[in-house]
Amino acid sequence: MQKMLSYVRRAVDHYHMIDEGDRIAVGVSGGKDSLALLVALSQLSRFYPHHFTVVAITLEMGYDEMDFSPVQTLCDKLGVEYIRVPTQIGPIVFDIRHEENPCSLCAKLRRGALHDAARKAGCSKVALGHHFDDVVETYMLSLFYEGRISCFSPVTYLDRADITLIRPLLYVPEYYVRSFAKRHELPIVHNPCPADGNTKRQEIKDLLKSLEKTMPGVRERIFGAMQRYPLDGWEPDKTRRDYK
Ligand SMILES: Nc1ncnc2c1ncn2[C@@H]1O[C@H](COP(=O)(O)OP(=O)(O)OP(=O)(O)O)[C@@H](O)[C@H]1O
Repeated sequence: MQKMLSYVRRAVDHYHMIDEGDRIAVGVSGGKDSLALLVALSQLSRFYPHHFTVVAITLEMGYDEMDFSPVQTLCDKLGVEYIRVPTQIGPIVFDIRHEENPCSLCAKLRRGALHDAARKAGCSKVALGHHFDDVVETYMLSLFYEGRISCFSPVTYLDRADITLIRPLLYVPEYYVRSFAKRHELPIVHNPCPADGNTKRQEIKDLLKSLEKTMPGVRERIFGAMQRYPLDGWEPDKTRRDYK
């Protein structure tokens, strides 16, 4: 737990993610990343100098087989309020709209619904479970497939929704999230989504894995370049003691 908290605390400090009195909605999909984020933020709230509250929000996607009751049990254990919002996003995307690009419509609908639910719950911030590997892969995806140097930011203020998105796991490598989820027996909810997943992302994942064999540390250097360049929103607060 200490290592996870130190990764998260560094990211939170470097990018000023949390202010005194914040009420933060953690978007919990039931996957390993957002469950790990939920546990880490709720633990951090016990000793972080700025007082903040965590609320967990799950958008139920309209699949009956997804059982979130073990997540409710986890929230009870953590002392975190848990809000489940029933939606029909899954059936809308696959059965009604027959989308050519279902993942992009699904992500858009989820974003809108999550921001609405957070506002309704009195939260002005939404925490998402993007980790270190998501960052590097997203950066490479836009470079290789769109010819752009870009990535989502650690902190994004959305003025139309009046919500600030934060990504406290951005220093946590995926292998560590996986082992954390296993060690803490996080109640991962199987997602029956029929989409094949993002094949381009998988290609980039495979490419980075093979580059890592001949160029150890390549992911860290790519991530470091985003901070040193810096990409819009990626310059960390270098006055923090633990900045390296
Ligand atoms: N159904 C949902 N309800 C609430 N939050 C969600 C939902 N789906 C996604 N999110 C939030 O958006 C983030 C990014 O979504 P994405 O689908 O890329 O997740 P992921 O990388 O598979 O992560 P996870 O392992 O948490 O599912 C998630 O980490 C989570 O914080």
